[in-house]
Amino acid sequence: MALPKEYVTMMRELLGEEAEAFLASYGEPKRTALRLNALKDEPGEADGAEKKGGDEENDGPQAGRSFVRGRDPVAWAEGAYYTDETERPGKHPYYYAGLYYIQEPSAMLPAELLDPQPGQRVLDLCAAPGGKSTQLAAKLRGTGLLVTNDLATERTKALAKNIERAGVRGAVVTNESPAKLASAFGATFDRVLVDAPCSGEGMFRKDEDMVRQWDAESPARYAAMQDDIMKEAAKLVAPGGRLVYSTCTFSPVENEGTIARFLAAHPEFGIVATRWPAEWGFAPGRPEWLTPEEVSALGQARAATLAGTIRLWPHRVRGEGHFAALLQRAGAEGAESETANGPASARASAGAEAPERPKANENAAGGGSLKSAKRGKRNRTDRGGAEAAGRGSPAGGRERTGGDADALERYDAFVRESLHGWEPPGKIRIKGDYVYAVSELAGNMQGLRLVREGLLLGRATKHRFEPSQALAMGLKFGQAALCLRLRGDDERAIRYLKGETLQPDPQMITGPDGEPSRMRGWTLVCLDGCPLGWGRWDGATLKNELLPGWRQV
Ligand SMILES: C[S@@+](CC[C@H](N)C(=O)[O-])C[C@H]1O[C@@H](n2cnc3c(N)ncnc32)[C@H](O)[C@@H]1O
Repeated sequence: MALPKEYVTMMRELLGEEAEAFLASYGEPKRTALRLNALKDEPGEADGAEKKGGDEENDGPQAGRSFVRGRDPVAWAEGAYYTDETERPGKHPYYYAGLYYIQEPSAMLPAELLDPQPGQRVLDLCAAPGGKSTQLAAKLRGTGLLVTNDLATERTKALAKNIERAGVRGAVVTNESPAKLASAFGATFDRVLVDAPCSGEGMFRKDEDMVRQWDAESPARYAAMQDDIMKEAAKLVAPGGRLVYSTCTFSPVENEGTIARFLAAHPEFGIVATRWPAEWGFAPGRPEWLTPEEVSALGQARAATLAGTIRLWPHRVRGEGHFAALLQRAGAEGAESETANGPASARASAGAEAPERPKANENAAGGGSLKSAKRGKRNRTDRGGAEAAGRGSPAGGRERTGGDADALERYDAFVRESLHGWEPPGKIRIKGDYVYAVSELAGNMQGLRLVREGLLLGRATKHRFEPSQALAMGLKFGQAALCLRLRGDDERAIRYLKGETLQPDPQMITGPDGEPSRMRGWTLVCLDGCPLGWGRWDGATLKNELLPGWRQV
């Protein structure tokens, strides 16, 4: 691979003897991986009925696990496995079912480091296309609040789609500047991720366009952008809350430089040093790469704490390379007063040490105390209630902003007729024709550019309610009154994904108990217990309701 001359010179100067091994890694195949979606790993309502059928190997939640059997796990990420570079997991129907997300292995580190706990308020500030957001959402397990944002409007479409495909039920997707989010939400997030736009030197092996786009000024240009983003990110972290900064680049004017400038301007933050098993091949950040100006602004002792950040080098780990820093804001976790946007709560991360406390004369206050786990009890959204309550319950707060007054009725009728034991993840909000479930934890989001203010449930047209793909993907097997159950390599899954009408044996259309049903209407098409989308069953034919944008092309 032809690398820019200035880049090679810079890396030789930085790495010295190690540079040859680093540069040789560009001749190696790129590393690819996928991460199982833990949201699909929760048993569905009719799981027991499935098991009675005797085909345990392929039962819904088991499907992903059998798909990854025999693959090498990615050591630092939960449920992640290496794939073969020649494989095309993006073509498999399981991908469309949201059973896994295809993600570069080292890019899985930042969300692991941020380690959000169920019930917490989490913000992913530079999120598109959503790899790390889907990982964070899985860790929240359908509780708390995830706000996922990107400044690039076009990229938020892919972000919303990936969130919906993963079956995330209550995320807010915004298309805003960090400054606007900071003034709307204030310091209310327990966890904030800044996966910053960067010069992308760790992407060279994966995408040659990144090599072409790089020039000697790229690192400094992106470093300035990162300084601006981090300044706003600081305003969004609750006292005692945590902030992860990450990039997929190697230059020290970004990475250590960005963190040093941030810490110098934000004495209320400190680095949380982390320990990892030596065999993972992680390397510490390099305080010695800071400029004299950066060191003098920060102070020697605090500059030294940069060794607590993490560098993933492609010649040392099975990944393309990354930088990550875990920071903590001073203050007791979860102790802040309730704000317009709700309280925050937090818990200390396993495997992490308390942030380095600078000395008094270092002009810095270091990180907060790490209280032992409260596990975010205050914020937890309890969804247990209606789960066992039979037919879908249209309960929950509701609010209509314009639109047809009958929209709510049509939505309620749909829930009664077509869902089973399902409860919306938040209060129902109708906007024009569209019906959403909006998390109570989101607070007032007026004035923000909202791509999704919550789970898009569907559209109430003049005559009926049309359930959304997002709703389909967020359901568990057994939560639809009617289901077409496909299994394993049934070629009808692909035909459905291509938009074809199906004519399954009526015995395959089942109710929530897994038994054949004689009902007609909206039918959830499931592959190994995981939803693919909607169809409409008339007793003989299943009309395909998968929207063109969700089909396999
Ligand atoms: C490294 S990518 C994010 C990748 C993403 N976290 C993932 O895991 O899929 C950086 C993102 O930052 C976005 N971005 C650039 N400037 C931004 C800003 N000022 N505020 C928020 N997002 C920004 C870009 O549009 C880009 O999508």
